[in-house]
Amino acid sequence: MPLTPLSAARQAAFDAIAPAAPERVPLLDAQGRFLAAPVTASRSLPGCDNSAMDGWAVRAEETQGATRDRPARLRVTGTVFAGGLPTTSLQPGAAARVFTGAPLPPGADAVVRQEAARPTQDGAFVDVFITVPPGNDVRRAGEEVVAGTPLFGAGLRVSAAVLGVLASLGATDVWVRPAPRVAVLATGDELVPPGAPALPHQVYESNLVLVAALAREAGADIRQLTRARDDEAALREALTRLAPQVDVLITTGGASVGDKDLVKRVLTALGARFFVDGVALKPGKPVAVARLGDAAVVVLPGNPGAATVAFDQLARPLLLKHQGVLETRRRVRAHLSEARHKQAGLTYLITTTLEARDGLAPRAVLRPQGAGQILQNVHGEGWALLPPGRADFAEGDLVDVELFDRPTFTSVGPQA
Ligand SMILES: Nc1nc2c(c(=O)[nH]1)N[C@H]1C(S)=C(S)[C@@H](COP(=O)(O)OP(=O)(O)OC[C@H]3O[C@@H](n4cnc5c(N)ncnc54)[C@H](O)[C@@H]3O)O[C@H]1N2
Ligand code: MOO
Repeated sequence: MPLTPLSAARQAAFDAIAPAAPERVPLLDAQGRFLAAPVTASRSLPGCDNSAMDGWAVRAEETQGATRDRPARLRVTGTVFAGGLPTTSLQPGAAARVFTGAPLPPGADAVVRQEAARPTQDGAFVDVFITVPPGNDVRRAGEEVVAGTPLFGAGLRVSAAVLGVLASLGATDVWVRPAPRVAVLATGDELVPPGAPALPHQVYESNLVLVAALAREAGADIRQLTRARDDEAALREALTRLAPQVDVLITTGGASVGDKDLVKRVLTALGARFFVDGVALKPGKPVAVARLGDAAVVVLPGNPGAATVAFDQLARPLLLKHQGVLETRRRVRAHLSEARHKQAGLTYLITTTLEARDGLAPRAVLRPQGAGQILQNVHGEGWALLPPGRADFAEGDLVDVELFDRPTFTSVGPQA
């Protein structure tokens, strides 16, 4: 099968799964998930004019000219606490004791903080020491949100900030898409489980943790982490057992052309339908996307660096599609920190950090990178994209850098 160009492979992976049906869940269970329906403000915030300070509700004009030496003396006619209701409106010449969050009595249009006033000893009057303008220390009804305003679109990732707003509107639950159920299967005879002793020629199995963590960053609910030997019967058993339990099954290793690279062969024998098999991408070339029964299957190469890139470019969009969103990463143009030679037919993704420069495009500082290496990703800020159709890049050449942080998500599929 010829290698699929990266953009076509991404589209094919995206098409290999449909958004899951929305579900309504309690607010805290929605954290990190994606809204499956738009949210409109069901009430105004604040719901009524209220005091921003502990102090005195007044008519602003009656404080005109007030100073510490020449205070404005007002008659005290009531107290309002947060959550209480004023029993009377404020008459001319009067002030009401108010606390932070208390509704303003009708007739009052400003608040004087208690530090700027002093009640008389009998409490019948209060002396105001400052001149305040109308609206002083008042939070206006609807100043943050007016009831009926569209607030959030479908596809927004539910953060702590989003949850706070939903709770402040009185919501207890919200429409989101379920987290995809994911199993990860690491294959390879040479792998030693972490915790056991390993000789220098042996390799600790690290892809289960790596891929499970990457999948969780993409919203997955990890159900199974399993290892299997490079053996047809063992692979057949693991694949047929895991696939029916999950929405997405991710394998690592055994994806290439070696004598023991059996994963694709076994999947084919089990009747899997392939959407992608081999991508013009480095690292990550052997990656494949298939369906086995109702599960999407992503076959990642065993090299951890290659698995990271292949996951990022194909498994991540697929997991996000299940959650009803398409991710768009920000891109910047940057000057390469060093020359690179590459295979002309492939897209190279190189972990990079960015150095800002006054008045110039930033410098993309390329990290040393091999398909088996992953240390470079710890501080990586994005991928320098070296596009196909070209083999040589010089120091200083301008390339696109796909940034990891602050992506945007747009809703795909029917909403709740
Ligand atoms: N003749 C060719 N050889 C290879 C080709 C090719 O086109 N022709 N492709 C190469 C590419 S590209 C990659 S990437 C690797 C990936 O191959 P596999 O997916 O079959 O991976 P393995 O052979 O099983 O392992 C590769 C490497 O990664 C280590 N590994 C595997 N699993 C884990 C794990 N769970 N934790 C940590 N490390 C793991 C493994 O020990 C090997 O060192 O194939 C090239 N070969
Ligand atoms: O392209 Mo492989 O995935 O790098 O070594």
